Amino acid sequence: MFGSVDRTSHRCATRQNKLRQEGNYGVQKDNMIEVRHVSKSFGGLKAVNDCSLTVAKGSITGLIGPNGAGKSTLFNMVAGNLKPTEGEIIFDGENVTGLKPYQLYQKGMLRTFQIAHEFSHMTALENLMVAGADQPGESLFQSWFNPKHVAEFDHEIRKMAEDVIDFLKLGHVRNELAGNLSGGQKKLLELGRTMMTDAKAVLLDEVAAGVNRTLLKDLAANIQRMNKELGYTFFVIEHDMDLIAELCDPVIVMAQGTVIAEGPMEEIRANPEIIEAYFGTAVEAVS
Ligand SMILES: Nc1ncnc2c1ncn2[C@@H]1O[C@H](COP(=O)(O)OP(=O)(O)OP(=O)(O)O)[C@@H](O)[C@H]1O
Repeated sequence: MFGSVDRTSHRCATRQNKLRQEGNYGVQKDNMIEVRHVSKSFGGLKAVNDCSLTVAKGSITGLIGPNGAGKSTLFNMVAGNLKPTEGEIIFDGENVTGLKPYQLYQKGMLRTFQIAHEFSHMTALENLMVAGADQPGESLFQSWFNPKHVAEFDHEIRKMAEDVIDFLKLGHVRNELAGNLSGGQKKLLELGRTMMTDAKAVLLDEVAAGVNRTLLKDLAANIQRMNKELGYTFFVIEHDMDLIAELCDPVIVMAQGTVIAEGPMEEIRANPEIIEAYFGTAVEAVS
């Protein structure tokens, strides 16, 4: 009956070990996400057209492209917000085409949003604790029948939230109401919420939007640390090219609903065809 608490304890311990673990998982050969010949039509318009791409395990993969290229539509299909008209989406070796966001969440795929979704009337620490308690399969209702288990649960979740706060260097705003945090701090908190769950892959949707340059550096550094030290895979849709250049390898370029290039950002920036896809005319490549 109280297996939920045991699972929580185990999960907390696993995450805490991960948080303390040193070392770099690096990019592995196998794929976390595979998009296979995916298309999406809205009436007569094919927003995504026979698109295939992969996100390697342990990578921070960027997705860029001109306005209307189909990036958001593709992202929404990977995240389960839209169902593909054709094609398949594979997550960690499993066909997840058409699954809903909460089903993908249960499998370890999380999405952060352009606009942070914090509980403004709760403190930063409490926001993290709620994310940790809100686990699929965890039954707080069951654990309420046993005060000892409630105390254990609360203790473990609080410890984990404290670790995440420390990892993100948000200790100075630990007890601040989340509604009072700056845009960048809210984004950091949102990253922290993903760390309170057993995420394998995090989809970052325009994480730089509304964040000042100083906090953007912190945000980028934390994404890199989550990737290198904790082994998270990131799939990033972003308009800030400097952030993409700093974080992502490889970078995938979409235009007119499909992938037109993939590689390190230096190569992408120097490719005249890509510049043409962005600006509509052939211009000299920049180094
Ligand atoms: N729900 C929808 N209904 C109809 N058309 C849509 C819908 N969503 C997207 N589109 C169209 O699909 C095409 C691709 O849009 P999408 O938003 O995926 O591009 P994007 O690359 O994310 O662009 P941006 O960088 O401007 O956000 C566009 O022509 C857009 O108008």
